[in-house]
Amino acid sequence: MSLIATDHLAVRLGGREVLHHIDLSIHAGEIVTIVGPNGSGKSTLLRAILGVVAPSKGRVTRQAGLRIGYVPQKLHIDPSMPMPVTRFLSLPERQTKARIAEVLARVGVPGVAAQDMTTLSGGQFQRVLLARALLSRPDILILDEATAGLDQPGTAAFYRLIEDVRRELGCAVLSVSHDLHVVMSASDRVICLNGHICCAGAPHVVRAAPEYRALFGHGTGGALALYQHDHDHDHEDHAHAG
Ligand SMILES: Nc1ncnc2c1ncn2[C@@H]1O[C@H](COP(=O)(O)OP(=O)(O)OP(=O)(O)O)[C@@H](O)[C@H]1O
Repeated sequence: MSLIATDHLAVRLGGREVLHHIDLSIHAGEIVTIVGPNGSGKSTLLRAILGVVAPSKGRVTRQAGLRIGYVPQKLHIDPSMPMPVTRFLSLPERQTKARIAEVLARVGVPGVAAQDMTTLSGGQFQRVLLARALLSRPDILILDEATAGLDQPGTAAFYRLIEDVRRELGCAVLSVSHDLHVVMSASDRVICLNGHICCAGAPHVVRAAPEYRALFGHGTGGALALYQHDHDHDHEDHAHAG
């Protein structure tokens, strides 16, 4: 039984069909990552799965009582309004101090409870968003480019944390990522999207698929080469690969 499934899902936005024929299912405990070029419909697919946009065709099925923890790419906090981390984590549902302390410690930022949201670093901010998503003890974590804006070590550390959390909670993880290197090492399954599902499967299968290569293998400054050797240095090229 899958946690979430889409059946012939299509979505129209602004008079255009931005997603069509999407059949996918996410099972308990697996890490699935959606990759695709800019404008390929990744965020729209997550929003359809979350129920924020309605399908124009097909449907999305969620397991009854499914608890979803959502980590957005960005969240605008009005800088003129005081918003301590503790209060942020108590919205919309009030949380005890102990529970807040526990979850902040879990995501590696135990000292920020009293700090204002607007004073957090990019990495701390994303960890607080993750903490909020974890408060509901989710069956599935859904992350939309949650590491955008983080540097390479920050991104790697964030995904290590996601893997630890997955192991502890046993939750599934569905994410959109532009960091192909991380995707390839950390996912059980990769879905390559371009309005429709071009190819999907285990990372090494997708990596070798002609559809994936057509999207990422040429003219992307050698993004593919990133996976074909071990390296301990950063590549600037991967930033253009999504
Ligand atoms: N509210 C909207 N109205 C009209 N068109 C939209 C709307 N939201 C998104 N689109 C269009 O739908 C397509 C898919 O957008 P989406 O944001 O899902 O892509 P994406 O793969 O997440 O892109 P990126 O990698 O740049 O974040 C794009 O062509 C976008 O312009």
